Amino acid sequence: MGKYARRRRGTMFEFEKPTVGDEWFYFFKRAEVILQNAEAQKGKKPRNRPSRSQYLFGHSLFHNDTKEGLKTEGRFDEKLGLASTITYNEHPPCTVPFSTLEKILLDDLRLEIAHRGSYIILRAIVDPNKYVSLTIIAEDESGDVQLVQIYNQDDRRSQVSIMPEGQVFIVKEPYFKTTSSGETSIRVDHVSDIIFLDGEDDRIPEEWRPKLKLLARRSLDWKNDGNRFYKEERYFEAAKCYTKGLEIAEPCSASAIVLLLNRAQTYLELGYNEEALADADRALSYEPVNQKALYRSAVACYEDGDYESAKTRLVKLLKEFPENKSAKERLLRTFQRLQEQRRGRYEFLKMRNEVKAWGNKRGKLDCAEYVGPVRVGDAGPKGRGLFATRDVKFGELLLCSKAFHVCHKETAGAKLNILFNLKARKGQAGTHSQLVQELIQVLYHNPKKAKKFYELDSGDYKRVRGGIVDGLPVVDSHLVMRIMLRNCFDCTRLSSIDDPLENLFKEKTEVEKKIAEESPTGTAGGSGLWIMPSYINHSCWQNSARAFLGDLLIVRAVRDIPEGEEITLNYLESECDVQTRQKQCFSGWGFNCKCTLCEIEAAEPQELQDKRKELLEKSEKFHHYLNQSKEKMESGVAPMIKLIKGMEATYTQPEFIHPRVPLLSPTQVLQSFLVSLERPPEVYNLAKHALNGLGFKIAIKRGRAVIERYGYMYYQTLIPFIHVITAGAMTGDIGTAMLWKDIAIKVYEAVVGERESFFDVYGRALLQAGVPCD
Ligand SMILES: C[S@@+](CC[C@H](N)C(=O)[O-])C[C@H]1O[C@@H](n2cnc3c(N)ncnc32)[C@H](O)[C@@H]1O
Repeated sequence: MGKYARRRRGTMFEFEKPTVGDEWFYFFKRAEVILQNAEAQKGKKPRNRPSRSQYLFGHSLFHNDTKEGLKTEGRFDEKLGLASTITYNEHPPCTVPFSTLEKILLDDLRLEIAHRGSYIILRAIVDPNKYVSLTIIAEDESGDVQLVQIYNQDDRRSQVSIMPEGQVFIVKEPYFKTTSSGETSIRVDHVSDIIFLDGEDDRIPEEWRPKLKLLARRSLDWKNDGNRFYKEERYFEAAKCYTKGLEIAEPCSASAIVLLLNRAQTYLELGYNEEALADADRALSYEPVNQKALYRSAVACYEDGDYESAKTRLVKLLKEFPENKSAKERLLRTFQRLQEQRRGRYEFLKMRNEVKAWGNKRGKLDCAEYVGPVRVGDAGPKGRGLFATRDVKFGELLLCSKAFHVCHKETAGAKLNILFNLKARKGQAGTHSQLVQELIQVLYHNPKKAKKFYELDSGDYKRVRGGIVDGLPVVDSHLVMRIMLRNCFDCTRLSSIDDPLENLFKEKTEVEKKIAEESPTGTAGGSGLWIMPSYINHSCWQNSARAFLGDLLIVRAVRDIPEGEEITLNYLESECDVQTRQKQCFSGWGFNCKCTLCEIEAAEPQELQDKRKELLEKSEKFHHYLNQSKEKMESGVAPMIKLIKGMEATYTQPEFIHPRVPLLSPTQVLQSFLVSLERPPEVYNLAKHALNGLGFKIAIKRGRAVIERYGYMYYQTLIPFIHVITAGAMTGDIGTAMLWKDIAIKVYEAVVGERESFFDVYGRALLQAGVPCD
């Protein structure tokens, strides 16, 4: 695979130079050439449009045998394995009502433009194919046919239920384009640009209307159908039936109330909490003390994190219906959530076990969000940032944020994909395109919640005025993508796995092997979006650390932070040199980092930086060689020490001004060799030395180990602490080991987010070394 820059806050890669056999490079290159050539066709009619039978033949080939692996955007490619989504030109959604648009036909379409002021009405002539987009062949009223690619629909729905053969639909301001495989298509990116018409809609052309009139249906029939779908867990269909019933039910009638209540429950199942609340509240406006309506409205508030409103509604409900068990139980949970929200106290171990029990299912922790001593404020040229509202101590909880939305790669059905922006020539490997697709649905169905999302940074993207048009929220998919790219976090379900030392030597799973082979970065990660943490700006020498626990993102201080100081996180791989970091900051987020570490390193003489880099590369190669046998390891210790000393000599400033971050990896390698060779005194000294090198000053005072000066702290910093403890115990100095254990737990809590799992994670290693674990 070619040379790709990788970052910590996103499995991002850049499209640079290829190496031999770099299939992805040539795949993107081909698409780039096609799309660049297509731009020359802008405003023109396509030269050859395939005939109806050619379209149908192509569609059926793809339909019947996906393994043929057509190389087109969003389709499965057998050779490359992971599917790809390619973005090229960004066209904003339609923001005007349907009534102001004029009808056009397929023959009126011109390439590479969105047809502003127009709409097209089409009918599907096949069932859809689905990879990244839902793909169909559709005809217009004159009988012309065209490929249509529909993106960002709710993936929980079956494709055929969205667009069965015969479905009539309108595309507002259709965007007609050349695909990256050279065909032409109407590409519908924005969910608000498509209107699905049902049989009775008078916008359906006369000749497409059903010949037989359906028997008149009563609202009761729709309710019964809805209930049947609900039982079968076909919630989309159920909601549609209840909606139909409501259209004909007498307002305020008993049947309207039942339909509203049933639809509210269905929306709760789908996670459309705002719509559920609206329905339950409408039922309450008809019948103010309806038990089910009160309960469902409380659940909708609870699920949306509005625990105060949930409490008010549940209290009201219990006043009227004191025996309602579910309401009592929900009220107790609501009190717990309110405590979490106010105090930031969580049962972390229980939550961690819950996450482990999710297996490969999707999960969501039942807990509240905590915003600690921080506020969003003006960070000058960085835009907005997060600031401490009071003095904060090392390890203190700053945020415990619930995901706005997250796609874990551990979940069955997670879509690991390559999301590639050909204009920017960079991409992400992981669940990012799934995240965008699901975010779009969340925003579409929860417009109030969406406000917080839209306040996030979207770089230089030109936003259009959205709002509600034709009764539905306008969702600009490109804006969602931009916000996602700027603000998302690469994530796992747990920041620390049990027994990491044991797991270190575990074979890769089949999926991991496949990803390593098929992704341009060799990895593909989960990704998610958290609102408050998105306001934290970058610093290569951060003062906070973030950790993941299920759908929570926990941020703690990794040193004492005075009131008013900006909270920072490191978006990058910590060990990179200043040039690499600068390049990654700029290409990923469009800024030049001016943190103290960058300033110090940028001012260093180039020959010192080059020397350090050269020695570092040497030590990496040497490591692989030494790993081959115990003998090689033994003979390699002295040269490895020499290499590390050589790197140390390239630093001119004291450690607390210029921490030796890149030295931590080779030092840890050396430590692990010394552990294997059973030379604990050297491990002990080396680990302490590594901590000094990161700028830490640790003293034993009045029988306690105290951090007198905080050094550079991130997840890897934990390892030397563990080595000091285990090596100390192995040399018989249990007392010192115990003192360091206390401090290691604090460090663990700061970087992993909680302390409760420390013994699950390091217990075995500590016990083996003879450290008592209580
Ligand atoms: C995740 S957002 C952080 C919040 C953002 N500052 C805001 O106003 O919403 C990332 C964006 O913040 C800005 N940013 C973050 N760290 C920065 C830094 N160290 N220097 C300059 N800009 C920074 C960049 O514009 C970057 O694309």
